[in-house]
Amino acid sequence: MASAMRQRKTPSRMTLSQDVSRTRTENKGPKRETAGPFAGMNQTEARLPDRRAPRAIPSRPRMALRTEIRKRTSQPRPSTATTVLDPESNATAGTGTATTELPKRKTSANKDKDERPLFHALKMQQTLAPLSYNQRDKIKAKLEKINSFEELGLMPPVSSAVYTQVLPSLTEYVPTPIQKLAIPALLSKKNEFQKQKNADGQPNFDQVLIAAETGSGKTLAYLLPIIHHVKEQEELDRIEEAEREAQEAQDKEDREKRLVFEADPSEDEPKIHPSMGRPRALILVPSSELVAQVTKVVKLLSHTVKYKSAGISAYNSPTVIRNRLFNPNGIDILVSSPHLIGSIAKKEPNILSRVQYLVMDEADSLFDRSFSETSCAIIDRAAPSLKQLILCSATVPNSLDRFIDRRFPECKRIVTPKLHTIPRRVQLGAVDIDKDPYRGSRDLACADVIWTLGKAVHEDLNARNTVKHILVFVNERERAEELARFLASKGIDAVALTRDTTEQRQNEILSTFTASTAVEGSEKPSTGNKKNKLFNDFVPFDSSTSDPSASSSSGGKPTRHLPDTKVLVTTDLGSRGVDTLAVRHVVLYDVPHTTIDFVHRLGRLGRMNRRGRAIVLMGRHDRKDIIREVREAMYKGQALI
Ligand SMILES: Nc1ncnc2c1ncn2[C@@H]1O[C@H](COP(=O)(O)OP(=O)(O)OP(=O)(O)O)[C@@H](O)[C@H]1O
Repeated sequence: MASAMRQRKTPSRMTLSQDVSRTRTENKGPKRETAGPFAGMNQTEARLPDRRAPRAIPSRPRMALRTEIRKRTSQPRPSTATTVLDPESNATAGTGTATTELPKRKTSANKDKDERPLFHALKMQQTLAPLSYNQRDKIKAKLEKINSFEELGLMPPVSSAVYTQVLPSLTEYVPTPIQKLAIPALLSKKNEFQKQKNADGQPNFDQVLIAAETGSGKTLAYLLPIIHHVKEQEELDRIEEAEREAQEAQDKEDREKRLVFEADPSEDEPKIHPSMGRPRALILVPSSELVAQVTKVVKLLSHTVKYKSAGISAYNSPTVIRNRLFNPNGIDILVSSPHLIGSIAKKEPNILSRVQYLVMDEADSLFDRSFSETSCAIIDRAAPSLKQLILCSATVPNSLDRFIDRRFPECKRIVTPKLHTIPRRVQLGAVDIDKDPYRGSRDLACADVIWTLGKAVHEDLNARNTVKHILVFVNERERAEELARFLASKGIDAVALTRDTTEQRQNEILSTFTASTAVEGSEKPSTGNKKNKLFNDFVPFDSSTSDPSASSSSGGKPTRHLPDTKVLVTTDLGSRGVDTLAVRHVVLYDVPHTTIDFVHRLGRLGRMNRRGRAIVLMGRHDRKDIIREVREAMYKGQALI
């Protein structure tokens, strides 16, 4: 468990799958004949390879295609009043002197260079390549027809619980694309599995992959159908229970007739709830923070739709875990992590004996090296009773793609067209730490960036919610504490969140960064008038305004304090799944190791149509070409990997 969120640098995580949405039967090319030692004999015709078909334009999100067409026809890009999308203006995110311009506007001299295929440095490919525009348009047309949760086939109490419990502050309730696609598919009885063994004698169950961009509402996409199923099953259980009780009453009557003068031993047997310690649905996530987050949503929904739920994590004491799991009233939905469930299942094998719905959230983490064995063992143990296995992820690396093909060949893939993209409403700037005034000091550059972001003013401030929440991502856990201390010495309200932080402290810290009410500024779109622009704080970094050196660098008391700004320094731990609705700014202190980390870290911004700004600090040893490619893909709205 402790190793779950460690930084992973394995090559397999460097590339994401090329064709996430395919099913196993697709793309199966003819088996290539290998030339044996006698391959050249008895040959009457030259074996020339078939002429390759001309390469099709890689499939990309529509925005990307439009950009490409504009490029080819040299049409100028229409200007947008609300967002700063100009790559040049984006690049000036740092101080006048310390900023690197990424990417440069095309001139005739660098034209050829710009025509190179994207993702040269990242060796990335278009993730959704096999999803043709035709398919995309079909999905889009299908999505456009759905406008409310009621149309998804959920039972009324479940959809109304979304309005009253999970999203009470919204005035319009429209399911997100992944919710529109996944909920009907998970509820569908069309392909309802038959609980019988397959050809290999293995238990059969539905296998579904839900893959959609970060912050797109995947939690509700799998949770609502599960609650629907649990409630349906509850009804069936009630009928079964009534039949069983009738049978028991009959048996008792018979016994009493036979044992007139003896005490009935069955009277002394304590009544045990059939679902005690045996949940119907199990949701597994990779970290205790996510256990707490998902449990919160599960509990909220249970206020209206009545069911019994619990979340248990490594942070809970054995007594708390026992009490929650073996609650005499039973348990329907359990949220936990694989390592904890794996260790409990060794002692209490019955814990998995009734699981019908099993979710692997953040599936790429749960099937990576640190979790895979435990996750697979849990699936195997739950298989006899399992009806549906749901894998859920915002990133599908090649390793996961191959694993799904091998292990779950019948897996149905539900993929949104925007998978692996970062919303265009998120901007990425870069600050060169090697230039003045930082001269290679990453810490100083970080403090300066935070001071500048913190001091910049929103013109449309909502006076009550003016606190800015900034997330700083570092690659190494040890660095987080050190950096938080350094920032504090510069007058910044900074804390670190790592594996070493206690549970109570983690909850306290995360609650301010995840509360949707804590968002600073108005959510209203800009009117186009420059003065009314939502993000007026995108000013060039000016050392005269921030002057981090004015603060103590010796770790003593800072001479100045940055007001109304809260900073959280964290690692991968804070990047996966954490619903940081209050955050508008992310600082990438280190360049992420992989594009997967880019997707997750930048994915803390731009959630549910919010805007955001990220700044990456880069030094002479960092891969600037990678940053350039990421930025360019974001600008074009392309899938990153
Ligand atoms: N239909 C909806 N309309 C508005 N907000 C929604 C809707 N569905 C979910 N949300 C909200 O969107 C936020 C993000 O949802 P969620 O955490 O499920 O995203 P995610 O896709 O799992 O993100 P990640 O990949 O980063 O884990 C949550 O605060 C959730 O309450």
